[in-house]
Amino acid sequence: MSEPQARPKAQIIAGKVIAPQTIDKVKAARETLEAETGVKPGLAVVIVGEDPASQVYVRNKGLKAEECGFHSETHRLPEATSEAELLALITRLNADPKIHGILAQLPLPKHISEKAVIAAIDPDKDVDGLSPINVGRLVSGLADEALVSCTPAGCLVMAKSVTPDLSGLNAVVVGRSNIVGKPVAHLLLAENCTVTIAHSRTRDLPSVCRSADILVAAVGRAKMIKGDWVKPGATVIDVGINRIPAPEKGEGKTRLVGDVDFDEAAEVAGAITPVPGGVGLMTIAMLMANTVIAASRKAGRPEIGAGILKG
Ligand SMILES: NC(=O)C1=CN([C@@H]2O[C@H](COP(=O)(O)OP(=O)(O)OC[C@H]3O[C@@H](n4cnc5c(N)ncnc54)[C@H](OP(=O)(O)O)[C@@H]3O)[C@@H](O)[C@H]2O)C=CC1
Ligand SMILES: Nc1nc(=O)c2c([nH]1)NC[C@@H]1CN(c3ccc(C(=O)N[C@@H](CCC(=O)O)C(=O)O)cc3)C=[N+]21
Ligand SMILES: [Mg+2]
Repeated sequence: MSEPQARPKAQIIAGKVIAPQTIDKVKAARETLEAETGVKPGLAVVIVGEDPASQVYVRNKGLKAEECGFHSETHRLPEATSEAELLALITRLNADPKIHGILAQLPLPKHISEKAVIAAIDPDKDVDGLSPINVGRLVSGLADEALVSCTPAGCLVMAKSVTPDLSGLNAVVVGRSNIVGKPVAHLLLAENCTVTIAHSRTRDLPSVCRSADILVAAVGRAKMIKGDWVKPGATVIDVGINRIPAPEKGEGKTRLVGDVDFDEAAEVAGAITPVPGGVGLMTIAMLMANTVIAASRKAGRPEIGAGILKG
């Protein structure tokens, strides 16, 4: 017999369990929308270049869209694509009535301005929630019109699965990117958390993290957040996706880890998301949700999509 595994104290917030619940609601909303309006949600994912991680994510998004019964298009463009060519594709997709959601996979090649591409996407098709209009809607509380960035929205679903009422809790977000850190901080603020945004210039990050009832890590540094940075009983949401060498799996092999030292943090936290199997799975589910939401609004039946995010 093998040694009994020490079981972590924290509850594991499993993307494998929560994401399918969202996907089931997406499928039901898609059926209602199609039955009542004849509209089939359509998602277009655009990828430029050959980055292998991006290729995997984009393939997964396309497969999930098909599983949800959407019209799904993946536009794979060569690395040498010019900004003007990419903008022309976005303009076509903006005008295409089959398409309700457009996602330009980031990062884009250096010679293309991400800001220009994101700003070119019709805000009502911007299922990534990154366009200036959607960021403005998020910040000013226009939830009924906004499309909210998928990873942050997924983080909130995961945190609320443990603590449905986040009101008054101290939330610390480590990272201030436009795609994760800033929008997740705004979502937490909208839930009445007291929010701190930490970043590379933050002094004494461990003690800032220790003040958090809800700790969101979106840094991009493998296992940076240690067990003794975590307040006992806190909810830890680990957004990081970092590939590190895994010689134990064989020469040249790698594995995924988060920004949190999971083994340490799981001894202290009340609840924690794993990597893989955590926020990443929720991100894809929220992308599908945003696509039905966008299609429902376009069809004049916003309540069909809105139901996905309510209980
Ligand atoms: N699971 C999912 O669905 C997704 C996962 N990710 C993953 O999440 C992670 C973050 O992504 P993203 O937000 O795009 O990353 P960015 O690189 O855009 O931002 C990283 C942030 O972390 C901060 N930071 C860097 N080093 C430190 C440090 N030593 N101490 C404190 N803060 C630091 C930076 O601060 P400063 O601003 O001062 O430079 C910056 O604000 C990555 O691992 C990425 O792969 C991203 C998107 C989706
Ligand atoms: N415009 C844009 N929107 C994004 O939302 C976006 C992006 N660009 N660029 C890259 C990041 C990263 N991202 C992930 C999505 C899913 C997983 C995911 O499914 N992860 C699984 C499996 C990971 C694996 O095995 O490789 C897991 O964590 O279990 C991870 C990361 C979305 N991003
Ligand atoms: Mg980035």
